[in-house]
Amino acid sequence: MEIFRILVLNPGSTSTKIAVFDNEKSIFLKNIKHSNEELAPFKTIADQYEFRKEVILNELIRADINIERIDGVVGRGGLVKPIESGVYEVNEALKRDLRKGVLGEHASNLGGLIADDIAKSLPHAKAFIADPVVVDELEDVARITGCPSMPRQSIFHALNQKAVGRLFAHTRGFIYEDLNLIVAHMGGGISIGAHKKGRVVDVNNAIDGYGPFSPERAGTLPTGALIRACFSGKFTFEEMKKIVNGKGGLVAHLGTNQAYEVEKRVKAGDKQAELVLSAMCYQIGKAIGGCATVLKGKVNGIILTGGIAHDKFVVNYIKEMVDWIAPVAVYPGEDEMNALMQNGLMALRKQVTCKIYE
Ligand SMILES: Nc1ncnc2c1ncn2[C@@H]1O[C@H](COP(=O)(O)OP(=O)(O)O)[C@@H](O)[C@H]1O
Ligand SMILES: CCCC(=O)OP(=O)(O)O
Repeated sequence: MEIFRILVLNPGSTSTKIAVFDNEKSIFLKNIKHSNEELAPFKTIADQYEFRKEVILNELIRADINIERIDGVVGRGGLVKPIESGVYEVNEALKRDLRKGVLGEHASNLGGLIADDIAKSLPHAKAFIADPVVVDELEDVARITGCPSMPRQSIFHALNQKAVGRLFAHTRGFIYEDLNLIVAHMGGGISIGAHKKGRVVDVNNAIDGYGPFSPERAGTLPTGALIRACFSGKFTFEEMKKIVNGKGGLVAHLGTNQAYEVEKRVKAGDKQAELVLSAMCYQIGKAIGGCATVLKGKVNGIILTGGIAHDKFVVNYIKEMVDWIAPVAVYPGEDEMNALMQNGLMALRKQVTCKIYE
């Protein structure tokens, strides 16, 4: 059997995850965490390009990985135009929109760009992205807001939400496309999706829209207060953007984007940390309840996933709020690296046709 070597790159807001697989076999995995101090010198996500690329190449050198043998580099895709779920070979149109960040700034914009750069430096590697954060399967009714020029947008952890949805179904002998699930991904950003028979028909915009606050995002804010802050003359446009995304949520309240640090403080008896962490959990529980109404109460399972699903305080708080809706399954961390590898492998084996980004 032909062995394909695949490099997987997953730049998140608080981490860079790197993996190398020979077919399905993982031969290297590294999760490099970035504190907000470390990323603070970079004004924009695009400015982090060289830093993240160097982190990746250094780790590969340190692990003595023969990169010349790589056949495919799969990067987590970013805020390009809304697209269908699937695997896309990186092309010029995709790179242009990743650079621009047509729907905004997020570390995942760098995934496809660095993947392409590394692939181009190798003898025979191709670059791909799969299930980027802009996968859009919203029902029309879920798009409409009270302001026609500001529709709701589907920007979420599509890759991991779908991967754990499939895993949940598979391990119980079902097919993902036959189930109704609610998936809460809790990472640097938080997204809560209503999966109706394999399509994410409603989800919050986890980057700079609405939904629960997260380690570094403000989530839904009182609109009037937000407008007044924008026009107060106290903040620049760039500063307001940071208040919403980057310096919001746990960072704003507690000065850290690391939920495990907050958990430690809670354990040590810090009441303010406990209140703020509880509020984040409370908002997640409420959003799960909202998705249950979208699915008209027919929910086969609720899945808690992402780095913060390691946190017992968070998991117990949310379970207590929602376990009357459906059984709760916990998948701490994510299955993104595996999901990216699977997509890359299927593309290299020509088991799927790569979609073309236009
Ligand atoms: N063992 C753990 N216990 C509690 N929180 C954790 C743990 N591991 C990671 N986290 C938290 O999860 C968050 C990052 O989740 P992750 O899914 O890796 O995010 P991202 O991909 O957005 O960088 C951070 O706030 C981190 O502190
Ligand atoms: C909107 C999905 C992207 C996101 O928020 O990812 P992180 O949690 O890695 O920041």
